[in-house]
Amino acid sequence: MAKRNTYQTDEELSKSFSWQDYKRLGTYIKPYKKAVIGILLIIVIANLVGMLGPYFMKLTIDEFIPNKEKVKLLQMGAVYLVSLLIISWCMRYRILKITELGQKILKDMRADIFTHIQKLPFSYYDSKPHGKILIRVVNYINTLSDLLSNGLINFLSDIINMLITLVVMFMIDVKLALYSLIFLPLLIIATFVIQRFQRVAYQTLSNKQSNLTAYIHESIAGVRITQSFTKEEKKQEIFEDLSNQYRTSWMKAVQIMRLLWPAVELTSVFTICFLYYIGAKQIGIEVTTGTLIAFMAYMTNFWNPIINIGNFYNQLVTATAYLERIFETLDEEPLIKDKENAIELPPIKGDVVFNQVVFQYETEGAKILNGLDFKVEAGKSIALVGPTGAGKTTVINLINRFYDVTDGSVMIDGINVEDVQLLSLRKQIGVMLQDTFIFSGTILENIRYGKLDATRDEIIEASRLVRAHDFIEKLPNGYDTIVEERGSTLSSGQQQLISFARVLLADPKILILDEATANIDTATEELLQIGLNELLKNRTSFIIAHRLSTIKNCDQILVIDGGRVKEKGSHEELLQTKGHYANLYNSQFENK
Ligand SMILES: Nc1ncnc2c1ncn2[C@@H]1O[C@H](COP(=O)(O)OP(=O)(O)OP(=O)(O)O)[C@@H](O)[C@H]1O
Repeated sequence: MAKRNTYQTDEELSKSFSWQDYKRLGTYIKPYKKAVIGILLIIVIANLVGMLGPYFMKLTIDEFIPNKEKVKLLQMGAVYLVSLLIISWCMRYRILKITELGQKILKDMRADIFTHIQKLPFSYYDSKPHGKILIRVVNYINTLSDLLSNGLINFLSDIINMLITLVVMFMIDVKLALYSLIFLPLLIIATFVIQRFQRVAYQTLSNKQSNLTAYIHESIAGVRITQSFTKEEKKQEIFEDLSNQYRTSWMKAVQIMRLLWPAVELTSVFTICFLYYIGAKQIGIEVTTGTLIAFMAYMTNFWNPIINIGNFYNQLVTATAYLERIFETLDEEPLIKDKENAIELPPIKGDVVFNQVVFQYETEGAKILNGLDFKVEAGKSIALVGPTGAGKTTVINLINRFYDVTDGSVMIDGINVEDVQLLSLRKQIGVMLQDTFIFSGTILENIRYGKLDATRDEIIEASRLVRAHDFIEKLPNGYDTIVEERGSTLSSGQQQLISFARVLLADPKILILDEATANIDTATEELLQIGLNELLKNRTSFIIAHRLSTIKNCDQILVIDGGRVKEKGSHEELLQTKGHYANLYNSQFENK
């Protein structure tokens, strides 16, 4: 499992980046081979046509002007004009196709990472702030946009351009061509030296960016608490600190990145000066004026791609810092997954057995459950009671395999939950957590989440049964009223009634209710109790409630403490035992 992380700590990479990862990036480009070849073809055409300009200049200076060949000059002008039109069409086509290609690749990548993170287990989400996951799916992928669209194809185009120019230069004058390469090795060395620092700087930058996003994400989620505790100033302080760290690392990364550009520029200027010097000395002896001027134009043609390649290299090193995070996420093992020979769980009756279950959240962590043993018959209701932190939520998280047991087994209808296909397991279990999740959309859509093909009538019927219909009808647009994400425009009780309807619609054989009635006042509780009774009919249900009045009617009550079952029995039985449950119940009763 990944090491736990917060917004204050930089994430360490689980493995270092290797050139193989670029190959992996290539697999995203592969499906678009045809498009890439088409674009490259256009680039070759544009480059070949582009070679005409300096050559025409050489002809003009060395032949047409001295020999006053007006007709040839005009003919050449016309050809030159056509060549410019071809180049500009190629350029337009190239930009369009490259952008299209880059966006398609990014879309594939984004889809891959999103599909993958949906399969990752709870333990992954426990291990880092959600903002740090978010930034990988959104921002890091976006930073690759330029690399994949312009960078890569421009790089190939520049290589082609450089090679064609080099061939033409050698064809015109071998000596001058060789002189023009003299400073290139120096540049290559400088690039490699700078790259090492640059990569580290960009890794740091991506970390700081990730920390800041995690903090902003957390702050938005907790804004109500911040405002009610009036802790805005403190939050601002932490934000400024993280923001400063981000800015500083950004400046450092950019400063290092900018070192490459002067190195390339200087080498290019030195080479051009050097060639002018050599060329000027040879004019009239071995070199004509036209050749030297054409040569200089080719030189610019030769150096421009090198400058661009330098920039691409910069971009690549920068993107590497993000790419390794993206691949790291993609390589994260979905630990909770179907075994190779997993069977589809047949429609269940709902018998649940915990066999000597041991559970730890972290390998080195404490044993939360330590030999937990119990049985629930199909259709019965069981309440889990125990002090806070005893492991009640943990128990129910094991039933639908949000986590896997460390030892022992959880069986449904005699089948180990680890031997069945996850989808077939979870489809038959309904869960209502303490924090009812309401998605942005209409009430109807929110209830329909339980059964995507449910008709409007089915939804209304379910709502009626759990007593949600009356309040929904009173909303401005009834079932079509739009609610905000997390249901912020609804009361807690209303949110819970909606989630009751949602679960009823899903019609699971096993139902899990974790503190589902915790946020509700006594009047609403009575209403909910009626809804709840409807919900519980003919299902095996696990109920966690701190208010013992809500679980009195359960067939069985388990008191969990110290990772084991401490007491077991019906409400009456446990009261007679005069143990932990009886004490708890009596103290709640006395407090009323
Ligand atoms: N994701 C997690 N990672 C690590 N430890 C966890 C995680 N979730 C819970 N724990 C720990 O496991 C123990 C049991 O937690 P659990 O939520 O199951 O208790 P609970 O009985 O449901 O508590 P409560 O009544 O307060 O809801 C606690 O000590 C808690 O700190």
